[in-house]
Amino acid sequence: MATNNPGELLAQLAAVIEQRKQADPGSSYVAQLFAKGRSKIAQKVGEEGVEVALAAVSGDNVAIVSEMADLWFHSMVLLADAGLSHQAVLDELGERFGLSGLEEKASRPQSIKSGASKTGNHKN
Ligand SMILES: N=c1c2ncn([C@@H]3O[C@H](COP(=O)(O)OP(=O)(O)OP(=O)(O)O)[C@@H](O)[C@H]3O)c2ncn1[C@@H]1O[C@H](COP(=O)(O)O)[C@@H](O)[C@H]1O
Repeated sequence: MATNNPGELLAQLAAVIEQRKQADPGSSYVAQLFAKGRSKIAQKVGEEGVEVALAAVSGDNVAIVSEMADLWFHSMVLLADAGLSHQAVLDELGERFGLSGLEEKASRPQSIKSGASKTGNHKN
């Protein structure tokens, strides 16, 4: 039974995904993804991102939620494959909280603003 607490839910899902590194690909979709490797996992993240975008322009809110869930789930698998925790992403969002995207962008060195580097905090 899944918890109603968002942080706990992500932690529970991360734990299941981690367990699937040892599971039989014949009985687990996540194990199949791990067996296929990083390129397949990255491909799924890309596909789900596009599906979120398509749902957004179609104006279908039910589809946006469903596709976003697919995107978050596959992103969790990607994090696990990379040996990273979802907590690192939450920490990053926490650090950015309250920092205006416009102010952050304006404070970047000119080389980053012009697109010469992709190492800025916010990527938009
Ligand atoms: N949250 C999810 C989840 N969301 C989406 N999916 C699956 O992600 C897949 C991708 O959806 P697509 O429509 O793109 O599928 P597809 O066209 O068959 O994909 P491809 O064959 O093209 O790769 C589908 O098979 C979905 O069922 C998920 N599969 C698993 N989980 C969680 O992961 C846990 C472990 O899953 P298993 O490893 O399968 O036991 C589950 O208990 C869930 O909590």
